[in-house]
Amino acid sequence: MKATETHLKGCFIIEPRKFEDERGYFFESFNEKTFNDLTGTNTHFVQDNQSYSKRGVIRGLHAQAGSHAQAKLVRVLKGEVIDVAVDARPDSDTFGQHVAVHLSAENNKQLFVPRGFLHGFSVLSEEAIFFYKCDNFYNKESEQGVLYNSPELLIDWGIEAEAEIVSEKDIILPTFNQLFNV
Ligand SMILES: Cc1cn([C@H]2C[C@H](O)[C@@H](COP(=O)(O)OP(=O)(O)O[C@H]3O[C@@H](C)C(=O)[C@@H](O)[C@H]3O)O2)c(=O)[nH]c1=O
Repeated sequence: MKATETHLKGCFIIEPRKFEDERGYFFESFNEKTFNDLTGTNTHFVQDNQSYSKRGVIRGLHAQAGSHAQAKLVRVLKGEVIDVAVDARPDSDTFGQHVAVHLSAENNKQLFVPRGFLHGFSVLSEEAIFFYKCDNFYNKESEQGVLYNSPELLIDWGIEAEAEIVSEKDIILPTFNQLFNV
């Protein structure tokens, strides 16, 4: 397994070591010890989530506030997405900056999104099955969100405006600057 820190401190791209033979392939999709050694964290995941989405779907940008904050390790089981993590830690040098990573069932890349980040993804393939581990439980009352196309974030979701599919809940979220009083 390889862990490469992005320009956002604590946010890593994870690439599992894949073994291929005549039967097919094998890889460890998660190993707590290796993960914590490589990232220098003490992460313990407690909830796994899976979602299915059609082409053009954009989910996000989401987080949970306060003591319910979640770190997430995200990957794609089918299809391809652009996965986005936005640094929403007010005391961070890179507050308001984001990383956008192409994750697919072919490249097997994962993104580790630390606590204090907003997270979202857009679906580039006909269908996508998205899977992620969380280090804190879902708490409806602590849900926080930012409009995916907040102008100040300058995120390229790779989807034409007419083809975007966004939930009723996500389309009315405040912009990043509105939420953080920037
Ligand atoms: C996230 C979540 C949702 N739900 C329920 C609430 C709701 O009725 C239904 C669908 O929820 P949502 O519309 O919020 O699902 P979705 O838009 O897929 O939300 C997810 O988006 C991505 C980008 C993330 O980063 C996740 O943390 C999560 O916020 O599932 C749970 O029961 N447990 C959970 O952990």
